[in-house]
Amino acid sequence: MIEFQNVAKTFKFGDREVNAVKDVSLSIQQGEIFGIIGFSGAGKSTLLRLVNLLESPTHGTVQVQGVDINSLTPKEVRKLRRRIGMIFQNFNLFSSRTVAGNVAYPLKLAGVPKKEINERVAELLSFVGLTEKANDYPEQLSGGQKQRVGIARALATSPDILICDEATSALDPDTTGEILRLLKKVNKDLGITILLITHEMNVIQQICDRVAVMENGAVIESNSVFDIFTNPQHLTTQRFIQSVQQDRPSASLLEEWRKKGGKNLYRVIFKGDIASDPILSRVTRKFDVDVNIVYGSVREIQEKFYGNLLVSFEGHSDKIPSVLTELQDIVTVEEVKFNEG
Ligand SMILES: Nc1ncnc2c1ncn2[C@@H]1O[C@H](COP(=O)(O)OP(=O)(O)OP(=O)(O)O)[C@@H](O)[C@H]1O
Repeated sequence: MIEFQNVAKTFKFGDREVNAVKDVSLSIQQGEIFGIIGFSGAGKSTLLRLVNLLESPTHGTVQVQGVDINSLTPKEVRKLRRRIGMIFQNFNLFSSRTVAGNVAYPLKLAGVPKKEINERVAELLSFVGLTEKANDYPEQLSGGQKQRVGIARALATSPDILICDEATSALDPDTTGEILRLLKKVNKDLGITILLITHEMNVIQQICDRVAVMENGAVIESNSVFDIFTNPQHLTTQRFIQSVQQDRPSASLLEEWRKKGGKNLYRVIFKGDIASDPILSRVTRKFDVDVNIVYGSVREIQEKFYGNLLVSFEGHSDKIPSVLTELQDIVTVEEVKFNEG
């Protein structure tokens, strides 16, 4: 649906150059929610702006449904932009227009007859849950309501793609959750492909199917959200995951545990269906070994379980290797060194 092929974007000013996007190749499938995450300055906004032609690539191609968008005529560009809705961190609403007026705006631009506009606006406001606010002005709305207006306006021309530029970054956690649920509804009920950029891993975890991690203009890792969470390869990806996943104890807590004579500490990682099986108790009972859960979490990612537990085993020292061998056939088991946590 959206295909970046060896895309690079360099900004030149005077004798300075900034390589904002470097050799990015990504393929976003129809109907998915694809997230791009990275720290400030990673190149996310620039990559997004290449999709609706607010920027053009220095190298490479960007295709939307098989068409190289940089080969389009101005008329075709206008048509393409109607197929790509966009929402923003600061909402970008017209303060002088009512809620209904904001949502009607792209339809007016497209020359849609007034009666049709009114029907469509009513339908969109109902979809985003703002029917009662039709005649209010943006300044009368909360941040979450403003973003709902932004979403209704972006959907006005029935786009195939919705681009979200840090759409929840200005919102509190509860309102972020509401907006993310609405975006999920846009994707599921209307079949709209969503491409979003964020610096918040909880956004990726809550709604994305796949994710690309950007750093210094390049994509350093890209995978399904479940695989990224359960098997991150790059240090930056691991940092993002740790920002939402408190499954590692502090070094001081581990040290405390060691001082009290704690030993035989292992990290046990469960994925998918396995997380609901009583594997630990089954295997330890078989070898008459006790298991002590020291720390950990079990969470849901993309409707699958992912458990990450720190455990110690207590029992006859001859039996513990058998427990580990049997567990390793089913789940991932790693010995924990005391300085890593
Ligand atoms: N129009 C421009 N002219 C010059 N440099 C630019 C321009 N737009 C972006 N850059 C530079 O390109 C790099 C990537 O910026 P970009 O905004 O794409 O990153 P980002 O990941 O979206 O960061 P943020 O989350 O802070 O917006 C930065 O070094 C930025 O200063």
